[in-house]
Amino acid sequence: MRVLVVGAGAVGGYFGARLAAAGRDVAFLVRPARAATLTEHGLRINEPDGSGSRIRPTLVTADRLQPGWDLVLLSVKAYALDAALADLTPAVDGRTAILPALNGMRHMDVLRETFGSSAVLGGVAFISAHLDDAGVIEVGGVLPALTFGETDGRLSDRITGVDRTLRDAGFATRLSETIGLDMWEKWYLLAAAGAFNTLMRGPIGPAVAVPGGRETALAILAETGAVCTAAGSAPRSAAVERARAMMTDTDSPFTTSMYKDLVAGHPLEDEQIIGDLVDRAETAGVDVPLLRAARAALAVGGAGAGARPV
Ligand SMILES: NC(=O)C1=CN([C@@H]2O[C@H](COP(=O)(O)OP(=O)(O)OC[C@H]3O[C@@H](n4cnc5c(N)ncnc54)[C@H](OP(=O)(O)O)[C@@H]3O)[C@@H](O)[C@H]2O)C=CC1
Ligand SMILES: CC(C)(CO)C(=O)C(=O)O
Repeated sequence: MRVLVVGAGAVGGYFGARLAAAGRDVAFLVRPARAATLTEHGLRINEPDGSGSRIRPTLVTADRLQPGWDLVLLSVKAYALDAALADLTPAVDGRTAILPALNGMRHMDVLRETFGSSAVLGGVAFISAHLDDAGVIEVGGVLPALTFGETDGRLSDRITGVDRTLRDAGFATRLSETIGLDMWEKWYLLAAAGAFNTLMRGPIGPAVAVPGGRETALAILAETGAVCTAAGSAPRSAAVERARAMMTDTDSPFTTSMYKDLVAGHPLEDEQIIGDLVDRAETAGVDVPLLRAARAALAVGGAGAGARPV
């Protein structure tokens, strides 16, 4: 299976490098600046235990992109999606399946409109990673994993082929028959954690420990859960229990990638991760005052204003 990773950043770079190192046929669609860094230094990953790895990736730029890909792992930020899809379009033909790793749900509509429903798989990436100033992927303490599936849950030949290609490559994988709900469940937790980080200006643990902190965490989680439920994707009890445990862990150093971007002064995916959920809440008549406040704080606090480093 020929795999094209679109976006050799934290997520695409990590999973793509693992696949390439495991012998899969992988190329990365990159823009010129990233291409220059990767050509000079290779694709470098630093693991949480202090170990590191480097591969020499196969790179392609948009001007040289040809069709003939079986699987696209789409791993750009939401604000880069439209431009990335314009670059990608010439490479997509009837055999191409697109597996998105983006957070939230809005990109699914954009992908279906651009490539047609049948080209689009569902996907969830679990990893805590970012690019450092030198372009090295710094991986944090979340066990890297990809969950994927046909959006209608079928165990098609295509998705079992994707499963064979992705599994046993140095990260966990799960072929899901409920990928839509898996995506909503991740959004349920991620939006709550991101909103909580934002309103409390820091990681979960210290924020939960202050008076009113635990109640605030659970109230935000109740809001994200209510929006998911109104959308017909109520989180299952295991997801609710996991989310409640994570959002009330007084020892947790956890911050979401969106909050890390806020602190670093990077562009944000706030509208994809929080804003879209607030819009859906308003359409469904669900009151989400804490999510609305987080959305407003993110709009004011772009470029890291007011956020303290963690
Ligand atoms: N980081 C994390 O821990 C997690 C992130 N996610 C989600 O995964 C998605 C990707 O996040 P992440 O990997 O952190 O983001 P990064 O910013 O680290 O990586 C995105 C990469 O996309 C590249 N890119 C943007 N536009 C194009 C284009 N037109 N062609 C080729 N490459 C392009 C950027 O390269 P350049 O700008 O240099 O050209 C950049 O290297 C997000 O939606 C995020 O929410 C999901 C799980 C965990
Ligand atoms: C919650 C987490 C770390 C899971 O992968 C994530 O997706 C993010 O922070 O963007």
